[in-house]
Amino acid sequence: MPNHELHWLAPAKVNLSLKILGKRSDGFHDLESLMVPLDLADRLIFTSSEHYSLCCDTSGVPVDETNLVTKAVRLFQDRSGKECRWKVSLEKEVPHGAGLGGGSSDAATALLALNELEGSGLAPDALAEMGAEIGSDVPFFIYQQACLIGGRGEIVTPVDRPELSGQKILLLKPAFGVDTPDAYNRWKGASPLPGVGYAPQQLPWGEIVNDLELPVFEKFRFLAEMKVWLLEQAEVDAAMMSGSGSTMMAFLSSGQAGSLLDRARKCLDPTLWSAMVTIR
Ligand SMILES: C[C@@](CO)(OP(=O)(O)O)[C@H](O)COP(=O)(O)OP(=O)(O)OC[C@H]1O[C@@H](n2ccc(N)nc2=O)[C@H](O)[C@@H]1O
Ligand SMILES: Nc1ncnc2c1ncn2[C@@H]1O[C@H](COP(=O)(O)OP(=O)(O)O)[C@@H](O)[C@H]1O
Repeated sequence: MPNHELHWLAPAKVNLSLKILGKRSDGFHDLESLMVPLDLADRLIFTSSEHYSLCCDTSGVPVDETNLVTKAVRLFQDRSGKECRWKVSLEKEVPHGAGLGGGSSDAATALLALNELEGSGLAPDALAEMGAEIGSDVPFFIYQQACLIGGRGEIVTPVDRPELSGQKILLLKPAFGVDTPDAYNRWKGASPLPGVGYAPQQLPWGEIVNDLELPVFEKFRFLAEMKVWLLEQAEVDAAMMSGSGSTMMAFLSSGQAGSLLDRARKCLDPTLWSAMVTIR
């Protein structure tokens, strides 16, 4: 029998709003967030094999038991009692430590793929519940559509927001990443930096706001400078960090980046990673 490759896409996300309601006794924070999937995606390639293995040649992404794909496979095997005989090749397009949920999406996609490939017939809610054991952001990626998020991330309500899909966002990310636990840990005592706007911004389709900008900008002043600089540019309607960063989103009046990226690399950082993405 020919050894077919089965391809699955694991989309990135942005948080269009992220409000922190408070710290919980288990150390997590209760959230209210609007999350949307993007057309930027990692690829997971499944090939049948004697036993499970993972390969990925992106530096900084582990291929041991700490990889979120492997965590998903182990959990699925454990719950279904089925041995997963698949070789998984992970092709990363989504930068990590970026606030774009790449690792979480890879894990959710592994669960979706195994559910189908092993014929387990689990409903999305059951897969999302499993995903929450891997990480707070994983349940959202089971649904892969605009969702309101509650709790620490495990309460996911798909919402009908057709005006969001097709919106373009310019993503800009410096070479450094941000540690998510550290961002949450420093949220409570964080102070605003002078001259930086943290208030909600209005766009034609709604409001954007991110409470994690406060602790993250305090530690990474460069991200605050990036936001201020972006908001000074004529073609930028709004700018905000996604999740715990370090990706900054620029919402453009024309939907076209034009020379903005060249100017950003010249004025801010020549090594900026960037992508023009579309909300799915
Ligand atoms: C900030 C967000 C916004 O969507 O995404 P990223 O920016 O990381 O992509 C998420 O809340 C990140 O979710 P995720 O990265 O899955 O977090 P987890 O692995 O579950 O938790 C890592 C750590 O972050 C903190 N944490 C996470 C979620 C939450 N609601 N409250 C928290 O306090 C906890 O310290 C936890 O130990
Ligand atoms: N499949 C994966 N893809 C990316 N990073 C992973 C993966 N599995 C584990 N990691 C680890 O998780 C960290 C955070 O990655 P990721 O989930 O993409 O970031 P973010 O918190 O910005 O959404 C990485 O730095 C890496 O060490």
